[in-house]
Amino acid sequence: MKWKKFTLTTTTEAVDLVSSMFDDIGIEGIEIEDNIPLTEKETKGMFIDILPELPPDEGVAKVSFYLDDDADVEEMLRKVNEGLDELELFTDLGARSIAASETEDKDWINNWKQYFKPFTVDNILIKPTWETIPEEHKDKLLVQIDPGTAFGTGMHETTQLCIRQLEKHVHSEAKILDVGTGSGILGITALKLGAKEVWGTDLDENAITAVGENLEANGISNECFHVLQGNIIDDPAVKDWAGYGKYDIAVANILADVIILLVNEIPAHLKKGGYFITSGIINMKEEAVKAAFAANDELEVIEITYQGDWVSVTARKK
Ligand SMILES: C[S@@+](CC[C@H](N)C(=O)[O-])C[C@H]1O[C@@H](n2cnc3c(N)ncnc32)[C@H](O)[C@@H]1O
Repeated sequence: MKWKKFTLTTTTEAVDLVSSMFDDIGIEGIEIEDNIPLTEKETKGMFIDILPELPPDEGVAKVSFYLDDDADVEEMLRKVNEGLDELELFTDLGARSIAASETEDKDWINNWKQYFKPFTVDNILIKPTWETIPEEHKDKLLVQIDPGTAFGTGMHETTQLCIRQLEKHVHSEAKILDVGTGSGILGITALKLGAKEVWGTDLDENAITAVGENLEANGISNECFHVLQGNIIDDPAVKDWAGYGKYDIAVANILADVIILLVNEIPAHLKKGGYFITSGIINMKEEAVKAAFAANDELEVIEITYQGDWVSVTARKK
């Protein structure tokens, strides 16, 4: 499908106002190019899988929007200019120029792909499905991933913390419960490490599609990786689907507040001696998560590991 792309060059300070004006006049799906790095406060506790390196900020920002072939371009540009006239009364819009171009595809959904390159975690090579295997990593255990719009390239510290724990505890025959599976990266890595079966859940419907595609990319049968959209914490159907007392390992890389709730849910699904590998815990929540484990009689914390600002807690069912 052909799209007309319109790019407004303006100032960094005007971006929020311009974006909300675009929204008011019915423009959906804008794209912002602004070289302001997120502050530590803004990113603290947020899962951001890929943060690109940015050139220096010069106070200039671009806001783009797309119109399809059926759109009344003249009318929309009239509304945009009217909106900009109003905004100009109380903010500096800078150059305020609008450049038009034509594109086959509005590809903002895929722009992040340029920052996702093959990398290794110990002896595992994690590679975007569209890249080739680097010569120097031909001997590594290969995991191919396209997260699509789900979470999980493997680049995030928390995913890597979980992968390192999986390396320690996965054995052949292991059954794995992957809560918050996202792209399926942890379950797929476990299967590549020799696990027998994975059962994955996620609230995000995009995860279900992503897992299917990633299984195919890795040549893994979907009989080894079962996946369901839903919440194991409060949905009895999801609990029953996952089954009880059958897992050697449960892994969950989700925000600390969710891990705290999972601490009371997961033991029912683990075998005696089974491991619960967690991450997604920002360091300021470490104590709260440890307290939740300590209050649970069935689990015993056996290891805590760190990467950057993130924490991973591994426990064993007594
Ligand atoms: C940080 S991502 C982890 C994805 C992948 N496992 C990884 O390690 O890269 C967390 C995922 O958990 C999902 N999620 C959040 N709360 C959940 C819950 N209660 N049950 C299942 N999934 C949940 C989110 O939709 C998201 O896909």
